[in-house]
Amino acid sequence: MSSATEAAETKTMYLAEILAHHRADVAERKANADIAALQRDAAAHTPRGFAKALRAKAASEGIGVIAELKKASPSKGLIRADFHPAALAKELESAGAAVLSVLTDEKFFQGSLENLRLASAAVKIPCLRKDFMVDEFQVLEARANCADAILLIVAALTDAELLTLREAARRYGLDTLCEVHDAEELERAKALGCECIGVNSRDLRTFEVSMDRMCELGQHIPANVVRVAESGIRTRADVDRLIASGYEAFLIGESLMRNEHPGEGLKQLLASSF
Ligand SMILES: O=C(O)c1ccccc1NCC(=O)[C@H](O)[C@H](O)COP(=O)(O)O
Repeated sequence: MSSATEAAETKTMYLAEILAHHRADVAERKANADIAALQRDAAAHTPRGFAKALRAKAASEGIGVIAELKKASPSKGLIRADFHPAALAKELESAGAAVLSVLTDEKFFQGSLENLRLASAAVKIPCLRKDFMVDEFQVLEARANCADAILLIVAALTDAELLTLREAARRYGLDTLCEVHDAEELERAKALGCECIGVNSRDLRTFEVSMDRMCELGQHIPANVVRVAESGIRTRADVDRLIASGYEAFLIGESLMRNEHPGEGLKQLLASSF
């Protein structure tokens, strides 16, 4: 076997490895959880309409940015050492983010539910719990830690699991961002009735990023959902190309987090190139 093939196969194992970890981790947290306390915390947070805020910003300003608080990733390792969730959240809100995405995966992204709570409490704009959702229990956790929306990754879930999680999100008053990577996954997402559909240019099985693929798929997302382009977006030229392909919202993590002043980076992206 060539070393290139070996490298590809190693990366292909990542999504399966991440999911196996989450299934075991969630089962353990759930077995030890104080459900009544989580339900009390969940009741104390009033969800802030993630899709509505994103759509409104896109309608009024042409683009809606989901600014992601991302300390590290499996593909890039440590991205930002100087990572203070509340300060970053405030800076990105002031710079014009429509909503925030906060990674809560601890093992692979160095995120946490505490980061979500801190970021959400610091801002008025809605926050997405960005994680590998595999169990309804995580939806309760999300709301209890002040999330306004959750991510559902089609590649990670069966149709029955997707439906169960989407129903749980509705019960808890949370919006859903349904993430796809190819035409078949997009058809499955359309059937689900989520408020937002995101095309991830990053193949979670191989980590390859393809802007061309994202542009092609964008034209097939119905306009009655918020159309989100995800991953690998760095410049205003990237954003303009994606707008021409039908997108109105943009999930941006690494390029903002690598900027010493993420708010300045976001302002530059939001400034029209015309
Ligand atoms: O970012 C990764 O390496 C990664 C690996 C495996 C699964 C998911 C991964 N990323 C999650 C995301 O979807 C991105 O954080 C998000 O779209 C922002 O992307 P970017 O602007 O490229 O940081």
